[in-house]
Amino acid sequence: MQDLAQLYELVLNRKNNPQVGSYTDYLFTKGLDKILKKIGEEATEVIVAAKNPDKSELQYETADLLYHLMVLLVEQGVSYDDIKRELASREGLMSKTQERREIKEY
Ligand SMILES: N=c1c2ncn([C@@H]3O[C@H](COP(=O)(O)OP(=O)(O)OP(=O)(O)O)[C@@H](O)[C@H]3O)c2ncn1[C@@H]1O[C@H](COP(=O)(O)O)[C@@H](O)[C@H]1O
Repeated sequence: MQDLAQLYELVLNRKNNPQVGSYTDYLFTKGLDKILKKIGEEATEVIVAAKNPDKSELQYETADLLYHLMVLLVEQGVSYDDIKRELASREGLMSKTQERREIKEY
């Protein structure tokens, strides 16, 4: 089983302990522009896959995009906990937005 937190840790470990033949190391060696290019490509592939009735393609491309996002976060020094905190901070905010939307609709 590999959840996003585990994937982030694995990518961080590759950054700190480079391994020959590792694709993750290849991306870190190439640098930020390459990582950003991959994210652009993978995001586009998610969009195309979402138009396909076969959901397995969307699953595959989403996993590719999430992996490359983890590489970007590590490269930029943003921790997985930072993202969790950001998501958690929105919980109350989102319910207030929802309330406002519901009030407007009536
Ligand atoms: N989740 C992934 C993952 N998802 C996608 N990819 C790689 O992302 C690449 C995307 O394919 P593309 O055809 O777009 O890219 P490419 O032609 O191979 O290469 P470039 O376009 O970047 O030059 C493939 O080479 C995939 O292997 C991943 N590579 C690694 N991981 C995870 O990272 C772990 C460590 O991998 P290594 O760093 O390779 O040891 C693995 O065990 C996995 O858990």
